Amino acid sequence: MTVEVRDARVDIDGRAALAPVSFSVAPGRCLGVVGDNGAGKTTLLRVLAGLLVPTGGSAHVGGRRCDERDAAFRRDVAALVGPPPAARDLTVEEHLLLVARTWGAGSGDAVRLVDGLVCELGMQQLTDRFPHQLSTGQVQLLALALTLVRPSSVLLLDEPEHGLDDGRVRTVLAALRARREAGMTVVLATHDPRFVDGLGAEVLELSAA
Ligand SMILES: Nc1ncnc2c1ncn2[C@@H]1O[C@H](COP(=O)(O)OP(=O)(O)OP(=O)(O)O)[C@@H](O)[C@H]1O
Repeated sequence: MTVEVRDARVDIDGRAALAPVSFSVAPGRCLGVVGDNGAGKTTLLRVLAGLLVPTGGSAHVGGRRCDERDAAFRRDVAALVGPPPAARDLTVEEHLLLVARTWGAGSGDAVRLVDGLVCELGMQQLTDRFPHQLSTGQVQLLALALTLVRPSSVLLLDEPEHGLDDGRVRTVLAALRARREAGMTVVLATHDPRFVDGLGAEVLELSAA
């Protein structure tokens, strides 16, 4: 599914949070959004996730305007932008099963899907823990797993590297590469060149306006 942005810009309180930007990302391709703190990376991802309406220009996924209120848009786009939703009294495994079931997997399929993802991300030791029992990097793994456990055609990831050690970065990169090679469209904002190089991403460099 193609991500298409034309002259999108965001002004907040009269100041440019995102200077006008245009690009297109085809299925199976990855775009790495880079730039200094405050350059507008998160703002751009919030526009793509349909959480923020651009002040000018447009953003579409598969020809559909980015709008999180649109159920069809939500079905296509899995976004990790901001803190992951977490319920105090659900374990890591219960979170993942809940999301898998919510997006239509039957109970047996959901268990298989979650088991597979837990192995892929090396989270076997975390399944019985509650959110408050996780370290920063472990919370990030949960956030990534919650994004990957549901079906989607487009992945939006804001700083996927947050809190991850070198080994985990390699593990997550392999998981994302597999999805890109399977035809998913990936847009990520990152300060870590390994995510750009490791995914063969085209680069979009933003500068603070
Ligand atoms: N809710 C808001 N109110 C006012 N200004 C905002 C708001 N959100 C973002 N901004 C401003 O918009 C600009 C872009 O912020 P953004 O979070 O997109 O940057 P970023 O490139 O993601 O930075 P970082 O690398 O630090 O995560 C910054 O100048 C920021 O101060």
